[in-house]
Amino acid sequence: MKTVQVDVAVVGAGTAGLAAFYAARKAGAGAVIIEGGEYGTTCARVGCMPSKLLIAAAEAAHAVGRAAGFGVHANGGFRIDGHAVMDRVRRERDRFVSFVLRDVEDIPDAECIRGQASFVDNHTLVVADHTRVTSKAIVIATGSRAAYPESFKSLGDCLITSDDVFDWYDLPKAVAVIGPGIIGLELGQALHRLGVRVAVLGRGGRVGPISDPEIRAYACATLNEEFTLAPDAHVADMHRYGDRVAIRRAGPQGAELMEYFDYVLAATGRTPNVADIGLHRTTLELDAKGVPVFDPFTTRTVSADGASPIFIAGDAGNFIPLLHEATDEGRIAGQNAARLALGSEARPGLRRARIGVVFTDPQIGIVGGGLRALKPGTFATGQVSFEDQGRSRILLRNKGLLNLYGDLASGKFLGAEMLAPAAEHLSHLLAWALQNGMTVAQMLEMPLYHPVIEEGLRTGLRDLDVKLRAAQGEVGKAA
Ligand SMILES: Cc1cc2nc3c(=O)[nH]c(=O)nc-3n(C[C@H](O)[C@H](O)[C@H](O)COP(=O)(O)OP(=O)(O)OC[C@H]3O[C@@H](n4cnc5c(N)ncnc54)[C@H](O)[C@@H]3O)c2cc1C
Ligand SMILES: NC(=O)c1ccc[n+]([C@@H]2O[C@H](COP(=O)([O-])OP(=O)(O)OC[C@H]3O[C@@H](n4cnc5c(N)ncnc54)[C@H](O)[C@@H]3O)[C@@H](O)[C@H]2O)c1
Repeated sequence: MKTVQVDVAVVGAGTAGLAAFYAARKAGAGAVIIEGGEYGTTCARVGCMPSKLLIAAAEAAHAVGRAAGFGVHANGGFRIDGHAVMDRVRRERDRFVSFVLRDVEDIPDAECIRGQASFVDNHTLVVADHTRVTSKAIVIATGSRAAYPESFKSLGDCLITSDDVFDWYDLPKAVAVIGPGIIGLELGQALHRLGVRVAVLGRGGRVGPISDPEIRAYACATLNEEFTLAPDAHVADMHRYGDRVAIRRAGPQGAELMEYFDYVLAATGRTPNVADIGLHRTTLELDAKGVPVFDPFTTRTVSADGASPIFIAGDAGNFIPLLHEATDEGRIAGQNAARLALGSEARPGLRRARIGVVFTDPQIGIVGGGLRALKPGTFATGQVSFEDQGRSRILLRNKGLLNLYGDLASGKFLGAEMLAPAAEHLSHLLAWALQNGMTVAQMLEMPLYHPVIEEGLRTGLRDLDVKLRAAQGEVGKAA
């Protein structure tokens, strides 16, 4: 077996791992990066990029349908060419992947090790039985994979995950999406708009990452106007029926529904890739799901002796499994692993205000962790509906509801949840205000052009401002 001694070893060459590797090298450490699967990253191969390519095609199809509302008619009708749709998705996906591959090719061979890595102890990894790596510090950046109940496996090749969708050569006729989370909503609506018969079925009532019950109810009703979205579907049975899948579930007024689909797309969540990397041979403290406990500011894990040389970044840490967070965590982990290896101490890195966007239409936006991150009784809620918002009506996109939260004591903006037109842009404005610690009154001093969707924010902020002032007045009177 080959042996390698290095300052920093990074396990996983995804977004977080590459960021960690480059940061460690930049900080002056000798580093290696170990990859057990394909280069190219989850984001580019099967995640953010191909999913948004599919959604872009769906939006184009939807725009044609919506044009009639403006008196613009596609007289010859229109046709969705599934082959062409998937061809563009794969072609553009491959282009994004090629950029990552080009970067990886620039890394000297001696710094890249291919194979699955597994811990031998806190400082040692074995890679696919051919290389033993001893390292002063290690970064775990092994990502995550789709997770679904064991019973789904009886569906055989009718069971797919999001990974499979982007390799299709044509669009199927009917897909049941199990799990109305972020992936289920994005892919479910996109496939529906591309002419696939879709049912998005959940359990327990969750809709994407929304925790505010008002926004959740509004989102569910709005999306359900367009395609079947049953967040608490009570699926009684799901079994293989020839080359299709039969699903029996509760229908309206106590009736039972039996539907047949070409595929079941399991979108029931993702699990960090940490179960089979030999963590039991380290002294790391693990949480209930078997994921190393770590400090999100330093990304350093916690070990029995309090001096762990192991950092964790990206989906592997299961903290905020989003692309921009994987990049930040990777960079922090790489810098700190290098510091430790070169004899200094780990330092807290920059963690930004939280933002999440789901690319449905209307989009879902969550800022600052949303309602679930707030302590009851400490905040007021301002609201705006986009149904009568000027620019949204002009564009025939006047569907949306936004709740904004402000701190009763300080008047500071705390976060928001929304289903709204252009939520990706509204969420960014709000996240920047949040990170800057702005009060609601200060946000209202910011400029707004006319007529824009962002004017809706002002309406919601004014509502919040009135409520905060009223609450502060009450406090003043009591004093
Ligand atoms: C369908 C879909 C859509 C998404 N859309 C968005 C979006 O729009 N916006 C957003 O912010 N996020 C999105 N995400 C989430 C985002 O893609 C992830 O948060 C991000 O890619 C995680 O990066 P990572 O570096 O942690 O993992 P990865 O990129 O998966 O990298 C992990 C790497 O580790 C390797 N590895 C695993 N185990 C080992 C081992 N033992 N030894 C060696 N190598 C190993 C793997 O092969 C892999 O290459 C989406 C995800 C999916 C699935
Ligand atoms: N736009 C984006 O930023 C984006 C897009 C896609 C994915 N992602 C990332 O990928 C992660 C994983 O997404 P996801 O949608 O797989 O997970 P998720 O946790 O968002 O959703 C899983 C859903 O499946 C439901 N569910 C679980 N078991 C079920 C069962 N047996 N039957 C029916 N429903 C069931 C859950 O209640 C939940 O609604 C996200 O958390 C996010 O970090 C982000």
